[in-house]
Amino acid sequence: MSDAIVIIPTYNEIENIESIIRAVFSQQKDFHVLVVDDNSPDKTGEKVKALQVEFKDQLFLLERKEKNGLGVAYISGFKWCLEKTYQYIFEMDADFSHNPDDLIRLYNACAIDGADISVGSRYVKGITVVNWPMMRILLSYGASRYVRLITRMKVKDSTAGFVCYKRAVLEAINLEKIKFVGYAFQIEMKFKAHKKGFNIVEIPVIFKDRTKGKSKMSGSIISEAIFGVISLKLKSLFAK
Ligand SMILES: Nc1nc2c(ncn2[C@@H]2O[C@H](COP(=O)(O)OP(=O)(O)O[C@H]3O[C@H](CO)[C@@H](O)[C@H](O)[C@@H]3O)[C@@H](O)[C@H]2O)c(=O)[nH]1
Repeated sequence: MSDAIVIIPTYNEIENIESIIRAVFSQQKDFHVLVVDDNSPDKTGEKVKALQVEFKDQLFLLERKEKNGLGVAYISGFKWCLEKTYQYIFEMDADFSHNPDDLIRLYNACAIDGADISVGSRYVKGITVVNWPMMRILLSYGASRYVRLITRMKVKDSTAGFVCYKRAVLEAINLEKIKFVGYAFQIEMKFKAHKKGFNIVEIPVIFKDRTKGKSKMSGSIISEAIFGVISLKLKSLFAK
């Protein structure tokens, strides 16, 4: 039994799913993988099922009926992992924008160096993003500055989706009360962990834009993040 599992949320990732799973299983450390698929029309889930024959005790699939957003998919993944004995629970995209070779660096930050959460961060050493359109960089970097200004969190890459959580963090956060369904979910999780006093450490990584498949970014995801951060901050003030 491994102590670490990587949750990979998927919606139409047929072109990436097999290679990303193999890349995780080729690491020196024995990571498990949980794919949370939202009934992808391109049959990503079927591909995972076929791979489960080969990776029987390491690869798991959580099938959801419909696409309800990244946050909702991750929450169901977290709950699944908390029912097992995993101590380190990761978030990672399916599309290789996060390098699976960095998993061990995030793991060591928590398992050896004492972080409660380690974040694969694009903004600790300048802006380490490759091939993203300038508009996406400005949006993402602008969002991270905006979040810091409003929330006073020190985390530089609050929207990052490459994260290792110690089990205790996910147990301490009330997952039923996570409000955001899109990428703002990433901000909400970090903010709630920060408010609870958990130690969040950023590990510099290089984020590469996907070469296969399409991003699921949309206007509603952006507006949820803009207004959501203000509501998070206000709620935390009234909660005092
Ligand atoms: N199950 C499920 N998976 C989803 C959904 N939306 C996106 N995903 C999956 O979540 C991962 C990231 O989605 P992308 O659409 O590739 O994200 P991106 O535009 O590259 O956005 C990146 O930047 C965001 C903002 O900084 C990050 O928040 C995000 O995690 C990611 O790193 C992919 O594996 C994708 O299939 C959904 O509704 N349901």
